[in-house]
Amino acid sequence: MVSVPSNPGIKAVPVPVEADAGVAKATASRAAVFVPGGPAEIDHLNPRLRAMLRAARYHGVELDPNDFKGASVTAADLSEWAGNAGMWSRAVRIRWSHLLRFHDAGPVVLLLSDGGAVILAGASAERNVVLLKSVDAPEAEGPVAIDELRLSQVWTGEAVLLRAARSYIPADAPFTLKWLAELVRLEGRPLRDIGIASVTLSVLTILPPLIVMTVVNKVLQFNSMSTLVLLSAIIGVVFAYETLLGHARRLIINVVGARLDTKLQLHVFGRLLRLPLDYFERHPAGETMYHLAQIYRIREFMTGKLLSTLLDLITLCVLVPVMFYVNSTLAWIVVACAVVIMLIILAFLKPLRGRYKQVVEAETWKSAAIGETVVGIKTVKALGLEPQRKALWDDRVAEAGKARLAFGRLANWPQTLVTPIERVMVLGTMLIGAYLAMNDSSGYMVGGLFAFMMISQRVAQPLVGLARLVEDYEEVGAAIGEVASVLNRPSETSSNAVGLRPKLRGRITFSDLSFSYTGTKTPALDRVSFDVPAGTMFGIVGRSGSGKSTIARLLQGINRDYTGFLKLDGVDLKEINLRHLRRGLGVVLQDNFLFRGSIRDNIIAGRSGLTLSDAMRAAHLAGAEEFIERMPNGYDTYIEEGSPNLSGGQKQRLAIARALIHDPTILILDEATSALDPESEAVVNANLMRIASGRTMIIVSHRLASLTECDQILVMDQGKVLDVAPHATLLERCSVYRQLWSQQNRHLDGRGARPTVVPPRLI
Ligand SMILES: Nc1ncnc2c1ncn2[C@@H]1O[C@H](COP(=O)(O)OP(=O)(O)OP(=O)(O)O)[C@@H](O)[C@H]1O
Repeated sequence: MVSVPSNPGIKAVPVPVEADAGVAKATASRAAVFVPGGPAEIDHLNPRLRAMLRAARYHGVELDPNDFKGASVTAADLSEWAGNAGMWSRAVRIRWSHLLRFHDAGPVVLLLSDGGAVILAGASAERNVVLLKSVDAPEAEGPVAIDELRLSQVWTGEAVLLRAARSYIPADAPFTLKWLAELVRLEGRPLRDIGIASVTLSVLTILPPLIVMTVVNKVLQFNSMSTLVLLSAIIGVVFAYETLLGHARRLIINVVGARLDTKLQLHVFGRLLRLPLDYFERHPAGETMYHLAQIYRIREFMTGKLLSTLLDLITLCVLVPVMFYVNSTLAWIVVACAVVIMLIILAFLKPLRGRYKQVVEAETWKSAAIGETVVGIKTVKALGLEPQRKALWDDRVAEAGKARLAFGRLANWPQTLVTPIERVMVLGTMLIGAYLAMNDSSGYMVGGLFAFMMISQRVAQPLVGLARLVEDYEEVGAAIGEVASVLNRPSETSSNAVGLRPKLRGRITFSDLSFSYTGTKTPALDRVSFDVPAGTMFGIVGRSGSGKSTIARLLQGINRDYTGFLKLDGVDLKEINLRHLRRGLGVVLQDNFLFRGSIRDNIIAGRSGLTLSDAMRAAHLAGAEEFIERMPNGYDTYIEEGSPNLSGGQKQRLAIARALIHDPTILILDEATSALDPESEAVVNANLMRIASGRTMIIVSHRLASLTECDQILVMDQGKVLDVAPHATLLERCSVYRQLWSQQNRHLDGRGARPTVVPPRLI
């Protein structure tokens, strides 16, 4: 499509950051660059970023301005940005004469000396003009022809070339054998080298048998010393060459194997992360991990068996005709044996496939059992459930053992039947050859027999390997199926790649929203409507199962298949880019997972551009700094997975700091303080007003005391809205709320809580 990169004379040049001081000034603050954009917001972006966005869009790639990492907006930074999004891109410094060659090359971004940019949409060498489009021009507007003199007054000479990468593998394409074949095809050049080496090696392998044939037939029969010396020299050279070529071939196979492996692993993990939360809630971690671990079978097959058998096929193509040339009778015997082996293997394929399916099923259950036990080990220990878990494990191991045994028994049969035929292939042809030689009057048959023996050994292995490939493919087919059962589910990506990126201010509107979880009949939310003004504190209460957490889930875009409307600042949430949405949110749950690493790393959580002082600010806001500073290594204190060295309250405060560090517009606390001891809860509650300043807070809690400061409190019951009002009003007019309040504050008799005669209901 685009011939830009092959344009001769264009040299990629490193563009120093300092070289772009003017641009740096124009975009002195990164904040100015980082205005996330819906159509309106995009207009506020730096013009160079805007030019890149338009050029990338031409190639079908949507760049995310938030992913731009450059300190200033240089050509190198822009190129890196596009490169990170999977595009091919180069920062180049080019001359006018080269610009004229971009007549049909797709858009090129030219950097202007005032810090702006313009898009080169084409060129006309005859008229000596380039066709430029302003980044602000509407899509429909045509480009403007500019000559060299006018361009030189504004252009820095730098350009960013970009196109969709040739080796780009669609991230959302189904994980199938075809997809894998495409992955292998992208390694075209090393594969071609391996092919050439293999053909050469195969040709070389013909020489030793032919030389042996000559030695026996000519040298031994006629005592020709000079022929022997010549043949020895040829053999010496051939061996040396063969050794070197073999070394190179193995090296290239290794490199291709490692590259394929890396690509597979990166792709699989990327897809796993894009799966919706729903998937993880419905499938045990052990099952997912077992399925994904099967990727090693696919990798081994692709870089081992498949590759080497294909290469052997090349050898076969060269050696089989030679074998027929040396002795056609014996050659037919070898081919017939290979066909019988293939037939035996094919006959067993179907029953083996069935047994293998049972193995996979049993192994999946086994994995799920161990995964569940490890994840729930605290509960197992606390309730003394070890014997039960062990019994379950015993069952699963026995099932898997039984399935494997049945599979092994059946797989033993083709093996047993094939082995004697393999022997016939080598030894049988030798015996028949010897018989033929004895009856051969010319005397040339002896040398031919030696040669045939050498060749047939090289042919037998690949022939059997080829037959076995069908069998191996069955296993790999099953492995692909297992990996695909995880990866080929609808991912969140489609909503990630597209969508609006409005600047979030924090107004939330639910209107007539109903939602049911898959497989359930009663709606979790039933025609829910409420409005949360930006920058306010909004509490949600209700009995267990009334739909409080579902509201929080919908806000995070975890489930999007609801009816009615959920709007953020007037924009339908379904229209908003998912990654952008989640960047604007901070979420703290009742039980938060802290990763292995230092406290600082946990608070920053790998977000780029954040430093220790940001972590300290967030920790201060979350009321975590006092205990962090008391720790022996402060912010460098190491936390193990699951954070056993922290108390529940400390963990929770760290989780709040982690949610606060990127200064989210909306902070959701979903029962975040419910499991805390009163002292920790008091610390967090005391900070709540500070935390809330400048953002919308959604606090889901069953402890009403922590919601009294809220501007509005939503009372939910069986998925329906009962009431929305401030605490005092609800006490007056909402009986359910009053009940909950008095139930929780019975002990404060005389301090605002009136004991009630209505029996308390659990929340
Ligand atoms: N992942 C899910 N799959 C199916 N049903 C679910 C799922 N999560 C929640 N539900 C159901 O949806 C309804 C609302 O659940 P939700 O978790 O929103 O209630 P809640 O008010 O937050 O309860 P709690 O206070 O106990 O956390 C419940 O009936 C629950 O059984």
